[in-house]
Amino acid sequence: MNDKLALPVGTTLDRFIMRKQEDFPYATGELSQLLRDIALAAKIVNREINRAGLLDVTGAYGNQNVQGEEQQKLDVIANIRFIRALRNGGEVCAIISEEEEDIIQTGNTKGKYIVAMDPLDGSSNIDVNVSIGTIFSIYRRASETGCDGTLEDCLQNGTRQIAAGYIIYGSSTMLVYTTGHGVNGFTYEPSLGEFFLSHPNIVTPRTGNVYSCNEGGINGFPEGIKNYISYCRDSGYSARYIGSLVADFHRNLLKGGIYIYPSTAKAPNGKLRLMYECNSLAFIVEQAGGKATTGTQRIMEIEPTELHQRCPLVIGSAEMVDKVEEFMKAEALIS
Ligand SMILES: O=P(O)(O)OC[C@H]1O[C@](O)(COP(=O)(O)O)[C@@H](O)[C@@H]1O
Ligand SMILES: [Mg+2]
Ligand SMILES: [Mg+2]
Repeated sequence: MNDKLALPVGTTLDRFIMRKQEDFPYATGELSQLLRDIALAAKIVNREINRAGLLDVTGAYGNQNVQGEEQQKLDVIANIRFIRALRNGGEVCAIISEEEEDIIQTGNTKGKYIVAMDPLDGSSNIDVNVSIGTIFSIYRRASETGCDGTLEDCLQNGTRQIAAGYIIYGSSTMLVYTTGHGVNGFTYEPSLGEFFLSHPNIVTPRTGNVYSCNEGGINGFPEGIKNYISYCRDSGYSARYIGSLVADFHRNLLKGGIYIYPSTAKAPNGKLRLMYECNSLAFIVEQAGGKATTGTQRIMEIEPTELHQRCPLVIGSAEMVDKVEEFMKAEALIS
């Protein structure tokens, strides 16, 4: 292994990013700066979340977002913090956010990057002190002429991500990201104000015995998914569902397992958003050796047509995702 990659635990995120930069001498450092901007916003949001019960930042904001979902105060705060950090950083020309209907123009027309983000994931868990997160994807600007915020610039499929990551605000706060060369995780040390490399080169187990799915909606699931869930039960697998995608995903990434949010009777295209939930985690899981599909199609190959498009998500250990696809194919043959 390249010596530079064998970094000791104790390496700060900044140092890690810098060393990676040294491996690409012709890179300009703009992506590195962008990752640092995200880490800065994460620290600020982490501080707000940690004091959530003490400050007036819990509860509903009194508004609905573009998805028709009730915004929580922390959804709004996280959205503002991340947008501000990305705008001030100067590397990003446009932002797609779950909390904003349209593309956000940062004013940095020369910025090379586009960020798609879910500023706060799992917001129904904020007020009950359960893990929540932030999810992001980074794309290179598509047009050569400078960003004018066109959909063409922003609607790129997941294979064109150049980096993706998430922050989990949990029993500790972690930032996990990939730039397409494996996955690394950093744990936040609040008294030092630094993220430290704690989970170098994350590889997800090939299989597992945990399935994460909101089974309350099972009557409206496709037959193939219903049959897979029966298979999980018959096999004695454990069911674990937090209701924060980031937290459910993170556990399965480290321990092995599968997360399923299929199409349902209520949500025929599934609930999760392609551009800033599914693609980001799909890139990470693939880089860690796992898989992400809709049950029939690789997530990262879906051509987006809308900023806030939804899709079914089956993600996790490769052998478990393969098994779901077998059940979906069997269903297709019958019907
Ligand atoms: O309550 P449900 O239908 O199981 O939905 C839970 C899912 O919805 C989400 O909360 C959607 O994310 P937001 O909180 O960002 O809207 C996921 O994090 C989670 O996995
Ligand atoms: Mg979300
Ligand atoms: Mg959200």
